Amino acid sequence: MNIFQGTAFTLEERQIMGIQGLMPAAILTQEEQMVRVMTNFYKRSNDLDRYIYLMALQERNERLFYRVLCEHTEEMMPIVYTPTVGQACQEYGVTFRKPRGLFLSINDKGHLFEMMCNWPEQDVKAIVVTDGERILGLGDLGSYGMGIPVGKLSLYTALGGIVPEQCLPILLDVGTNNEKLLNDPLYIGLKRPRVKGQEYDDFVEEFMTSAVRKYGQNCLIQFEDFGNHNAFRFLEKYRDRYCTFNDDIQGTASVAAAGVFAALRITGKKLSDNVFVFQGAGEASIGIAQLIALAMEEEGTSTEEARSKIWMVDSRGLIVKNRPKGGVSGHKVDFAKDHEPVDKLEDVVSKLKPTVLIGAAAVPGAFTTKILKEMGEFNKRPVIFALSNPTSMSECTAEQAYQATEGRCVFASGSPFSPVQLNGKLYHPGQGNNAYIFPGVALGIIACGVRHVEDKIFLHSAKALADMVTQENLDEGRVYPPLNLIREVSVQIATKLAEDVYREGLATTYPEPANKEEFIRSHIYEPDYECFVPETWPWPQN
Ligand SMILES: O=C([O-])CC(=O)C(=O)O
Ligand SMILES: [Mg+2]
Repeated sequence: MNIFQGTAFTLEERQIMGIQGLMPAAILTQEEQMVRVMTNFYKRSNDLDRYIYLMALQERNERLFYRVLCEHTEEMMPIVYTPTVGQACQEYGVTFRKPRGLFLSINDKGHLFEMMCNWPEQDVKAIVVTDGERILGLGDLGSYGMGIPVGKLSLYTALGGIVPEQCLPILLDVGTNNEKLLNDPLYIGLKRPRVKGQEYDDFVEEFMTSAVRKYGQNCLIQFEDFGNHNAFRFLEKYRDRYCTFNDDIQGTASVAAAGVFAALRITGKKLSDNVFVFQGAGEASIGIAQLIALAMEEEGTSTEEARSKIWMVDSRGLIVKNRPKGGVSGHKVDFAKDHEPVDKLEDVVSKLKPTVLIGAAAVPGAFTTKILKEMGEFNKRPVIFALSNPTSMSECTAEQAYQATEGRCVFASGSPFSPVQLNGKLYHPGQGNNAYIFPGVALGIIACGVRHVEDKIFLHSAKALADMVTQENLDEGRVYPPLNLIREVSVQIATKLAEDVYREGLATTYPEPANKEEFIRSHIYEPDYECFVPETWPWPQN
């Protein structure tokens, strides 16, 4: 636990702790300290330096760090999280100061439980784990990927109100296939090719059993930025045995579905009246497609019909049955169509005339001007989501999308874009990032003691998020609530989750709270300083 409060320690606290004189005489409030932080923050000339500055603050004075994140969320999120965290991971060898989180390597096989016992906190309620194989849309960053669990968990606290000591970032180091890192003298991980097959699976299995042995069956384990092939396998393998979910599949699905639900209020269409085209058929696309299909089914559409509205394009072209180029396996099969092969996204869009176009394959520029213009020709209000992260991987920029559609598109992206001015009107692109979902879902799960994270949770969270979008937001082109409300979004998602899980007998925290929202709010961590002076201080004189 980090208790350093610096110049905010009162005189009594300084005396009691024997630290008087170890700091200057002035006694500052947390608000005054925040002025210093913000001044330093603005002085930095680039975002990576701002990231390094904030990480040092987190290390030095955790409560002040979270106060800053809570009060300046919109400004801080792109630094401690996407997109800057991506750059920080790419340059982790240089940004690295003091290790944060737990590093478990394949060489430690057989000792993972003992190593978890080295972690100083005992009451861990949430783990975010990665093996660094697919960090955002940046690919294999090996151990440098640790920035992601650290960043995600700082949002657990800042946005979801989870107590920092209850959060544990974990990096599973099984090597890397990134040549650049293998030749990088500053690389912090194992310099060996990735371990695969049975040995890798056994290692992950040992990690899961050790985590639960140490922290209990209720410990929430969020899988993050694993390679496609492993992400789906582990989700299937562990979802019924552990309290676990995959953020890139389920969290992203939820936030994208919420954006679609809100967009329907603008386009005036029913969900099942849409034609969806996905650029990509990886974790995010499959997750979104499955959740949208589930939402259609809940509205009475058959599974077959729901899937017929959803088309996918991967690196080998449109996903059709018996594709000459092959590669239709796993969940892609569910969305494969009886249709002639089409190689290019541009041709797919021309032929299918989608109402909703979603990109999540980290192919920058995949939404060409021609595609965007056609979306504008086919639809009064085309829905265009460029979800790949970080910004450099986005399928198009917000400006390109608004320009090509004369401002008519409903646009959202995974990484933030600034508002766009076009013909005298200001357009607010949405940030369709799972950060709207995972902190609230985690808060609800931890507070209610949920043991299994069902898909329905993500569908209902999507609806709760979409419900928070006001008519005024929609008029501005927003399909998500403004980021400065994101903490409240988490409370609403967690409250909805609490109502559902108690009704369905999935909660294990008893007695059942009568007022779910109050119950959720009572769990929220506040970064105010603690008082270290016992009530009896100063001691009575006689
Ligand atoms: O981290 C983010 O910004 C969203 C996410 O999970 C990813 O892109 O992998
Ligand atoms: Mg991710």
